[in-house]
Amino acid sequence: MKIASVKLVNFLSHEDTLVRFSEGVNVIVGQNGAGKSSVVDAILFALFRTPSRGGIGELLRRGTRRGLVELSMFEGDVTYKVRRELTSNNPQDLLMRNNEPIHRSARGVTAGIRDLLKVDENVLTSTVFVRQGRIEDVFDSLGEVMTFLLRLDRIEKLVSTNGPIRALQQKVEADLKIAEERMKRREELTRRRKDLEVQLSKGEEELMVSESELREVRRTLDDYRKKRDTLLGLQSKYVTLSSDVERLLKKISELEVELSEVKTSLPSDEKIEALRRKVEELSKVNELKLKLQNFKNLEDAGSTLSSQLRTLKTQLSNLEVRAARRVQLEAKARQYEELREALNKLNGEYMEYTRLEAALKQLEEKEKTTSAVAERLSTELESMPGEREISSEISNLRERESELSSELKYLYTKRNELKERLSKIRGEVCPVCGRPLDEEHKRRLKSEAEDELLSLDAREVELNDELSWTRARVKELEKQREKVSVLLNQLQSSKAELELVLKRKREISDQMEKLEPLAKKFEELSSKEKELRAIHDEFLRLSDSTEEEVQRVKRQVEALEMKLRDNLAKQEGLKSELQGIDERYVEMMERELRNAQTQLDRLQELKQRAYLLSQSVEDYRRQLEVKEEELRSLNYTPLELEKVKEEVARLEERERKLTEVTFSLRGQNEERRRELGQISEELRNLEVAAEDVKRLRVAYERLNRLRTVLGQSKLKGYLITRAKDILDYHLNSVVKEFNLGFSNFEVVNDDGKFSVRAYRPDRQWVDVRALSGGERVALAISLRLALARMASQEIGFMVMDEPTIHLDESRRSELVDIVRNAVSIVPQLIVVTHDRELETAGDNIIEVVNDGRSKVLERRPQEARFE
Ligand SMILES: Nc1ncnc2c1ncn2[C@@H]1O[C@H](COP(=O)(O)OP(=O)(O)OP(=O)(O)O)[C@@H](O)[C@H]1O
Repeated sequence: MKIASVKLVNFLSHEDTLVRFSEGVNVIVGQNGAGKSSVVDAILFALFRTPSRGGIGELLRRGTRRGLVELSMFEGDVTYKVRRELTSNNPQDLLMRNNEPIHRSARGVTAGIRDLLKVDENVLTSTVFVRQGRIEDVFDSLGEVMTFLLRLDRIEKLVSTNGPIRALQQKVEADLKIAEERMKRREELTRRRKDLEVQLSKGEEELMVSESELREVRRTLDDYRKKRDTLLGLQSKYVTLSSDVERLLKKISELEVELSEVKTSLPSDEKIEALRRKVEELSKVNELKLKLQNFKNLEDAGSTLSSQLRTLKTQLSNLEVRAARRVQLEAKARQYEELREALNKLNGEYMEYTRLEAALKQLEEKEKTTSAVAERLSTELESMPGEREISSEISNLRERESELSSELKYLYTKRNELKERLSKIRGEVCPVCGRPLDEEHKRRLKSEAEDELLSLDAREVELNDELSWTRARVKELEKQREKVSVLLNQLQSSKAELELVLKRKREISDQMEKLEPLAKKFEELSSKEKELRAIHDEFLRLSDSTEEEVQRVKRQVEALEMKLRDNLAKQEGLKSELQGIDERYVEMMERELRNAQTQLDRLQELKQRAYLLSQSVEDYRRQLEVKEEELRSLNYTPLELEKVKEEVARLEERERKLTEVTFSLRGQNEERRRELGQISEELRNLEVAAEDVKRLRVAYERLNRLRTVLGQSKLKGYLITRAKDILDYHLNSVVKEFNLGFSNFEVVNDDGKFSVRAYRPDRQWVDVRALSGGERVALAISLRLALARMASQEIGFMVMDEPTIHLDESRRSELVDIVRNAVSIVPQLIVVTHDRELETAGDNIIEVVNDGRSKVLERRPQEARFE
């Protein structure tokens, strides 16, 4: 496997750098800090996601948030590309073969690289990946690398008491125990199977016998059940018929008893006939009773007619008296009615007259009250000043009020002037001439002004007092004037009203004078009407007592008298018919008739009953015969049914027992068969137990031997010897290329401590520490390549970061040859150096510069063959 290129995006100082490699020696040159080692770091990060400088975060170019590395490799015609993201948070890493993704996760990509190179990161960095200044570390770490390569630590782990061999041995032991147990179980099961087979064949025989008996019993039981069911069907009919027969017999006997009782209590037919005739005879009493009742009714009607006749006669005599009185009153009653008519005619005028009389009375009252009011108002007005007088006083006061207001206004102006004057005096200037004032003058002027101000204040008080009095007086007078005016108005309206009343009075008196004779006439007629009213009222009360009415009542009296006569004649007729017969006799006869009739009815009822009973007896007898015939034809006896039932019960019990036995036998056999099946199954599973025991015993023995062999370090020693031989072989074949002047080299193992010896041609050896620096570097490179070959044939590159560091000048020039020669061992070399001397060994010179960000200046003596 060789490296074709590596791309660094935001990786350390690289923003976006593509570094292409060729076969042979690739030398990466540049100033310190140019970003050379970053390229190597990027390759290691791409392979194993190893952050060379602390964490992954440190690899991200400052100021950026995302970065990645892409490494392209090839093996023959197959290309591989690794893409790793510079993040530890779910990185989207990718490994592709011929541009086809084969792994898509960080872990998957690392595992894929391990498979491709056949080494892990430790082996790679201990062999072909040489970090800065660490080229000779291989001598010190040789033992470690060998142990790692041969996995010797794993052998120790393998044989330890906690190791996998012991664990496996324990497992085999446990399995063996189980296998032996299974053997024992197999023997037990074989014995049990034999027993079960014997039991099963016996059980099958018993079952056969039991089943055949059960079949037979069921057949018989079936027949008996059918028979029983038929008898049960007949039984219900039998029971119904029997009960019918019984019921009929009972009924017949009851009827016969009753019939004989009835017959016993019946007298002879002659006796019954005699009784019937007696009843017939006695029935005549009903006619007598009717006649008696008629007679009584006639008596009652006669007495009612007599009383009605009496009443009517009294009525007639009264009527005749009233009719005579009515004739007497008739003339005066007519006079009264004429008076009423005349009064009615005068009534309108008389009513008007009385109305006017009342109105006049009212007006007289009104005249009295209105004159009293007018008089009171006049007296009141006389005690008050006149309206004109009050008005002139008010106008005088108003004038005074305006004088006082003007004087006050003048007074205020005056006071303001005085105040002004006082302020001028305080300002030391004469208020009159404006010249400055001396003290004396000033005091005088001030006192004058102040005196004047005081008298003004006093006058102001006086004026204000008078002004308020004047205003109050004006208000008072205005009120008085208003009152006088109101009273005057009232007086006027009272006088007007009085005049109106007097006028109306005169008018009414005139009207009354005209109506007065009519009113007098009306009153005169009224008194006459009062005199005749009682007579007229009596005449009205007698209005129905006329001559026609007297005649009508007389006719009624005559008709009643006729009816009464007729009634009395009928009474006479019936009286002679009922001679000697009274109510008591009729009642006695009636009692006798009732008794005889009751007796006759009872006997006839009995006779009828006897007839009906003998009819019923005959009827029931016929029914009885039919039922008895049906019963005989049933051909059924309860005894037979009982016997069949007993047999069914016995057979059912037998069947139950046999079923139980059969069921239990079948169950037992089934259980045996199931157990046998299980045993056979288990035995089949246990068949291999014997072989297992054998195999496990052998395995246990072998593991024992293996632990002993491994425990005695035999294998470890053997492996180391074998590895040492191989390493010696590879080392000598690689180192040959460096022409170091030694005949051969040997890796020495001194109880796990490895060292390298260089043999001179004279077979003398020297320790590696005694060699020159260049020789040591060449040997270190050879040893690294030899180890790499041992570990893997797949690695076709070697990376060296600053191999010349710590070397002096002569050794550095030796390294040029070493590097050149190394190509014959490993086809691709990537060497990072700031040492321009090494450039001479390069097939492909890659110059890295840093002008704020690292980039590659390619100078290609040889074209890169792969991208
Ligand atoms: N996270 C980062 N972002 C950007 N630049 C970085 C970062 N970390 C380191 N550097 C710069 O990267 C450069 C180091 O790169 P590198 O070690 O590859 O240089 P070099 O050429 O190998 O130097 P030398 O020869 O001294 O070893 C330095 O200039 C350093 O300042």
